[in-house]
Amino acid sequence: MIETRGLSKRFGAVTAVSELTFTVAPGTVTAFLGPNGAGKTTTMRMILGLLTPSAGSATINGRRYADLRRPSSEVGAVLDDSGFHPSHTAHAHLRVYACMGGHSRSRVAEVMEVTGVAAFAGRPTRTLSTGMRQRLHLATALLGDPRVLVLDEPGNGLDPEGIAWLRGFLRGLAGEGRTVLVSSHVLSEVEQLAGHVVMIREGRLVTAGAVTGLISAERPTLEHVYLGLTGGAA
Ligand SMILES: Nc1ncnc2c1ncn2[C@@H]1O[C@H](COP(=O)(O)OP(=O)(O)OP(=O)(O)O)[C@@H](O)[C@H]1O
Repeated sequence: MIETRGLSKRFGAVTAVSELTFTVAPGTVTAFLGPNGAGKTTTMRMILGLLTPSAGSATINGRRYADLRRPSSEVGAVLDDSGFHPSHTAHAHLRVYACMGGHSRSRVAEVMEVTGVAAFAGRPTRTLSTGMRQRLHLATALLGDPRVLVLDEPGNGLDPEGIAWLRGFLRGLAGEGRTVLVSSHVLSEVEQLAGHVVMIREGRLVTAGAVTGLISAERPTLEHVYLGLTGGAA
């Protein structure tokens, strides 16, 4: 479970996130939607303790990130495409992160298998395609077998086959009772992926709820809902 209460972040004169209150429940994928610059990444970074809120709070299973006992076993994150040592192989990268998080070698093998990283485990990370890098980020996030996942546009750079795989994979993780928050701009994808959505615009909550409750005869797709509520393009 992820909860934000009155969460706000100002960068000088810019209010990136303003009094944002929402809950992300386990058992279904929750899509985090909003136009460019709406504050999605800033919110995710506050949930993950990478930015200090100007006001309000964000908690994971009832605790602020800084108060989690074993963070990598409680929450896994894919944020931006960084953090790979260029000459480390994908396997070595996972071994290093497993070591830092206190996770076993057998767990490294498991995450490589389930994410497809096993197919390119011996290649230096500098030679990996964008889609391969996304899979490696996901594998890294899963090392601690966390119950909560925070993923910022994890489908970026994946080909159609990869996107279909990711959809099934994330739904499977949520189906195991995990909490999965995913930001995305691809609304057709989100519709097939998410059971819930949280929509923001200019740092403020626009709506949150089950996809089935938001879609209606008047607004038959998530795109209609989104464009009607945010007044902008995805
Ligand atoms: N470090 C920073 N310093 C100043 N302003 C920032 C900083 N980080 C983000 N912002 C501003 O905060 C606002 C929200 O940005 P954020 O990256 O959270 O949006 P986003 O919804 O993730 O956008 P996108 O969909 O384009 O990734 C933007 O106006 C952005 O310019």
